[in-house]
Amino acid sequence: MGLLVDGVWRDQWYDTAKTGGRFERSASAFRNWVTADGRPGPSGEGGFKGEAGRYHLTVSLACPWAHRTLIVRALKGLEAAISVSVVSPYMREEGWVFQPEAAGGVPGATADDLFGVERLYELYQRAKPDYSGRVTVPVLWDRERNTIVSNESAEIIRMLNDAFGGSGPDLYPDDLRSAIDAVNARVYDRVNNGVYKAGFATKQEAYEEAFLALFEELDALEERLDRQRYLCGARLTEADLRLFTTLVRFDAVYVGHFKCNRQRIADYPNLSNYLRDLYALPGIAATVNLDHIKRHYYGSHPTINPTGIVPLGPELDFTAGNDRARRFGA
Ligand SMILES: N[C@@H](CCC(=O)N[C@@H](CS)C(=O)NCC(=O)O)C(=O)O
Repeated sequence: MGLLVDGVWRDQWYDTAKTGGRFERSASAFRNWVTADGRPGPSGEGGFKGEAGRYHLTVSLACPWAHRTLIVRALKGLEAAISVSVVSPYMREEGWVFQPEAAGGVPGATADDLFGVERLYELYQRAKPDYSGRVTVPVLWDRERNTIVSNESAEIIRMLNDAFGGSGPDLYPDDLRSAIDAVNARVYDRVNNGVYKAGFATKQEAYEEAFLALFEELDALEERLDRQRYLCGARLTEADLRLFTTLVRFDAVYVGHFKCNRQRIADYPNLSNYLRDLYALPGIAATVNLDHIKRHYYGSHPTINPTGIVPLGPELDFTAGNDRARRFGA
């Protein structure tokens, strides 16, 4: 784990000393937008038109942020339009690296399809030789301009929803935008990032603060999902997919590795049924790789799990059926 400083890789763990033991996620650096006609989006520059075959996603199957982009790509039927490379689940001294199965890597990991580089930071160096900052997944790359369009998953999923003429549901419809934004803000801070704040805390107080907010929010979500099928009503939206990627990892890694152990998702009737409902959406199950997920967390954070031992359990069956359509209608 590390970062680039003026284009040079430095192996360095998160520094929580300056923030009272609290983990603070840095803002993503590449913020251009692919749009249907190539006009600029809400930030960055224009010139990135949505075209099949032009863009490439680099993801980790372990990463909940990258996972969002794979899900939206699948739901919008964009598999043929946007290619994908998958990094090794282990993120260690060199950060994310490419190690396909044929080269001794974990099944499901691929080579870099763009240039055959071995480390993700090499893509960042190609995009910006003097880049300083974290080297994160997902990365949306433009083959035409040879650069990173965006490394912010919340924005990449909006691009995939809007700019490529994909099929499938509109995941950010006009009439639900304020409801979606409100849910996203709470879920991001207290759940998606909340588990990281609990897990990466280096002071008891910081951990407890994150833990309490996380379970307060999960309790509220449990109640909300007692009244409606999806977070913003009867329609599936991006808010659901953003929550899904944390829920699907929760019992396998966040309960143990990140000490989010007041209860499991399996102990919440509505959240667990909802999780299985989303898992059953066409194309979603294929984006979930618990092997990469467990290897990544347990095998990449030596300050939390110095032995790197990956637990064998728990047994999870996301295909066990759910009551959501029966209760709320299809
Ligand atoms: N805000 C970013 C966050 C992405 C992110 O932090 N990804 C993690 C993997 S789960 C990563 O690559 N971390 C490497 C690092 O922080 O050095 C997004 O949503 O795209």
